[in-house]
Amino acid sequence: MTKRDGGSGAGGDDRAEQGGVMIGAIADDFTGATDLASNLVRSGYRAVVVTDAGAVCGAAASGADAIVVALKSRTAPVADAVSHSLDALTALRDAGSERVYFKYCSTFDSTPEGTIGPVLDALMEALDVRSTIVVPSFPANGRTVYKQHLFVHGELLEHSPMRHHPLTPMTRSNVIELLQPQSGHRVLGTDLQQVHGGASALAEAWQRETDAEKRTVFVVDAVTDADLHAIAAASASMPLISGGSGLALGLRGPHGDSATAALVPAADGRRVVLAGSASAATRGQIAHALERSPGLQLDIAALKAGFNGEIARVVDWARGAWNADESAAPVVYATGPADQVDASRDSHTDDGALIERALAELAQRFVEAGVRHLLVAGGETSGAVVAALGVSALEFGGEISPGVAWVSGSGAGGTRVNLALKSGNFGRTDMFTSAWGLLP
Ligand SMILES: Nc1ncnc2c1ncn2[C@@H]1O[C@H](COP(=O)(O)OP(=O)(O)O)[C@@H](O)[C@H]1O
Ligand SMILES: O=C(O)[C@@H](O)C(=O)COP(=O)(O)O
Repeated sequence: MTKRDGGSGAGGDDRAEQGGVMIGAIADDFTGATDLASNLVRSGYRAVVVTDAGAVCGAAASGADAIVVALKSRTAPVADAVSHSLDALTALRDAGSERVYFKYCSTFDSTPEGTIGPVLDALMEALDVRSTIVVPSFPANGRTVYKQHLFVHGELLEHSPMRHHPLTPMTRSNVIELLQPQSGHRVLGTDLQQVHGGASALAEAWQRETDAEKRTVFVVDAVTDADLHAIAAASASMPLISGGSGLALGLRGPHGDSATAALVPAADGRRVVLAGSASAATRGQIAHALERSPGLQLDIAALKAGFNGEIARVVDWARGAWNADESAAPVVYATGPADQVDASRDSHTDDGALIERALAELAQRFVEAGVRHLLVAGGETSGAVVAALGVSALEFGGEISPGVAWVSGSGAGGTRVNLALKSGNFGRTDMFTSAWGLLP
């Protein structure tokens, strides 16, 4: 591992100088992976997302200096999340990664059992580091942390729509309270005042508070991008960092601000939106799109009664929409704009898995029908769709909005598809109709 100095002090350019150091990242879901890649590209890295550890070497050989392994581990059993993360770590280190970035959700999405703590613990132990940081903040998308409390657009996380997430309802806002029960290590807070003291003072404070006996995790306040820059600079000597994607904005990659990844060619073909997310932003985007584009809601009862019949109904409907207008982007969605999702319902996990399977099957059927551009809403949903399409490496193709980008890859049989994997709560209201204009 390359060790570097703690960075510059307050007032200067507080971004961490990382030239020549390859970043290896492990993301706990697929939208999170493209979100992170987008911010790494902004910071001057050639970032590539791979969907299995076996593809890491190929990405390194292609000249990437930031490789993000996308896992579907956020809601997985803890043992699976840990072992898949450790496999990714091994592949990233073998490919020459010198720093490791563990990416989880900017709203700290976690099941009650929780995978963030166990994965972080395992990574700390595997890398034998005494301390690391936890930085969920992503101010461009309204996520800030103050006195270790997570806010979403100024509202405590527990009062935000994340309270009703079907798989990871977030009913607490204090990140220490969320993380400590999941971690065997000591979890401490770093207040905004310390962050404002500048990168060198911050690095020294962490050094002082790091216990020789017990590994320490610092949950760090940040409310602006400048705070993220200071935190990234102060943590420049840490082999392991963790957070949402915002922290990546403080890093400085080898290609400077102007570095853009090679743009992927747009393929000709049909378009579709597959929305498995039940999040508030997605439901707003569906409502907006339904006024302009054809839309159809998956019938969950019909899926349960006869999976193939419901799939055939949706495929026929979409073919009809394209026959009427070849350039249409029909929207297939699981949860409607006015549907109330009750996260406490026992059957939710089963329904969620069924919906994911249906949207993944539809993605395959749509690609067979000539679709080449897919906008997928939802992290778990994106994981299921990308796995079904057999895409193992995703090249960056340009940002749509903070944390959402077009990416491109070849699926089973070599068919190239463009994908926008949209996190549930990201993106402007008009995204389902406007994103097509930004295709590379
Ligand atoms: N009406 C619903 N009932 C039960 N589960 C649902 C419903 N709508 C969506 N889901 C499931 O909720 C989960 C949403 O997670 P995800 O795709 O990660 O979206 P987000 O990005 O908003 O978190 C998926 O497993 C999806 O299948
Ligand atoms: O950090 C974030 O908020 C996103 O990158 C992310 O992880 C979102 O997850 P989903 O809402 O499940 O898509």
